[in-house]
Amino acid sequence: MSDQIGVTGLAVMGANLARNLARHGHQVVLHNRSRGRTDALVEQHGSEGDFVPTGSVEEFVGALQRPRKIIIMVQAGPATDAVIDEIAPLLDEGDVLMDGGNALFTDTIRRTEALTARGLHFVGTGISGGEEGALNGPSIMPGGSKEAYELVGPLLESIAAVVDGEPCCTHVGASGAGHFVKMVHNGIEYADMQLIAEAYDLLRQGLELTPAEIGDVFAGWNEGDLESYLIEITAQVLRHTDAESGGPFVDIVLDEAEQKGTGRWTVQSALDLGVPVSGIAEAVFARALSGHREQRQAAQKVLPGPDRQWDEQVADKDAFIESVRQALYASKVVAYAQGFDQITQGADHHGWDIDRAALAKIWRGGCIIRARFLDRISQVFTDEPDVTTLLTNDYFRGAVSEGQESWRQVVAGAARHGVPVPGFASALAYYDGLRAERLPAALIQGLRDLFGAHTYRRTDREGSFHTMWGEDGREVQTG
Ligand SMILES: NC(=O)C1=CN([C@@H]2O[C@H](COP(=O)(O)OP(=O)(O)OC[C@H]3O[C@@H](n4cnc5c(N)ncnc54)[C@H](OP(=O)(O)O)[C@@H]3O)[C@@H](O)[C@H]2O)C=CC1
Ligand SMILES: O=C(CO)[C@H](O)[C@H](O)COP(=O)(O)O
Repeated sequence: MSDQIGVTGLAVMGANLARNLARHGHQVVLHNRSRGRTDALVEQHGSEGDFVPTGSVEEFVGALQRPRKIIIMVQAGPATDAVIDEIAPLLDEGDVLMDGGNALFTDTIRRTEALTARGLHFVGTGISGGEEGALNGPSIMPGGSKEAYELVGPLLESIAAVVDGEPCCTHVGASGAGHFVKMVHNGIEYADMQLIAEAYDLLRQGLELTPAEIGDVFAGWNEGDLESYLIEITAQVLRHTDAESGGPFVDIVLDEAEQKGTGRWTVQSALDLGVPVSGIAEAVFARALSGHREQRQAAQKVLPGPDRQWDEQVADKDAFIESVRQALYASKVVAYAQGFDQITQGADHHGWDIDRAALAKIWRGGCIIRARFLDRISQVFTDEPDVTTLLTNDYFRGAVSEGQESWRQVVAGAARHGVPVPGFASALAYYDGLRAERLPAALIQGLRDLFGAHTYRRTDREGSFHTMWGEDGREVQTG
């Protein structure tokens, strides 16, 4: 069924989304702050469908039939507010404004409240897939009211990626839910890439393979449990040669990873919710460390590392590659488990009814973290809706415990040889922390009580207690 939609913001994502919409038979009214992008789009791709180029915001809004459906694809933050402030006064009750940018979910909650009060629908929509996904089918995560989704859902579903006949688009939940899950998606994306980078580093340092050879290893891994878009493109990047130097592309790129902010937001939100997303946090910090060039240069000159050659651990090359693969898979399972944990806790905190099985399904296609094992994750949430962590599910428990020995050897080997693997190591520490019968947190409680009379609970009876540390060591019940 063809529909009509307005797209404002025609940079990489907006232009490709507009083309995707037009290719699916929808009439697309175009607008961009500076007219050049609108004209360029029509000039280069006008034949792909029914485009209506406009200049001013008034012309843009005026070209749309009511209830108007508009998607904003501009920079997150003040730019999005500026666009909303310009467009909203021109809209009528019942019109739908969507924000497909990477907005901070709390901004989306604020905007939803303000626009709902004016009788407008606001749909904060996570969209993943980058340039290619926007054009050929992204994963779409709309949040907002059910009523709004009824108006725009079919249109969004028509342009989403399709897996097993199902569109990678689902109504995630009310208000900021769509942008919340997109944020966590990006956090998982950070963790996944960090783990991939650590695996590459270990294969390079341990086995002295060339980037292209490691690219071949990744291509092989992409045929098994690890099959995913990120593993696939890792092979592509590692096999790529720099035209100018003739050397491996990866060796010519400055080793400072940048970030736009969604990974950091994920960790900030996790801190507020009290959810240990250590894999995502380590990935954000690893990018930060990579960017501290002056500190790194100073440290390189004076900090000694272990004086040790990779020896027996890499004597059997194939066995070492398999160990790294298992460590990567186990750590990846942990990262996804932590991300879904954050979604569970976030939904609970904000009162969103997020269907995690449906979410895992729409991440199977179109998005950056699309991966074979999201099918299994979806199945877990269908079969065990009350599961407390993915790690206790039979399949994932089996997968992680099967690779446990290799995982430990890889982390220990990296530590012995001075290769930084914060992702692998923190995932393993999380796994061991979860399964530990008793944690040293009891000692922390004791210390807190001694220096700050913060009290503690006992294992043998209810209540809170304080020990009179500065007096006779007597224990008193405080609650
Ligand atoms: N790039 C990617 O892979 C992905 C991006 N996203 C998100 O999608 C959104 C669009 O991304 P992308 O296409 O990369 O474009 P950019 O984030 O680079 O934003 C550029 C667009 O924003 C417009 N813009 C900037 N400031 C204003 C303003 N104050 N008022 C009006 N328009 C303004 C620009 O207009 P002008 O041409 O006039 O400068 C241009 O159309 C962002 O929120 C991004 O985070 C989401 C998923 C993937
Ligand atoms: O949203 C995305 C994909 O889903 C973007 O690719 C993401 O913004 C990249 O983030 P960063 O620049 O922080 O690495």
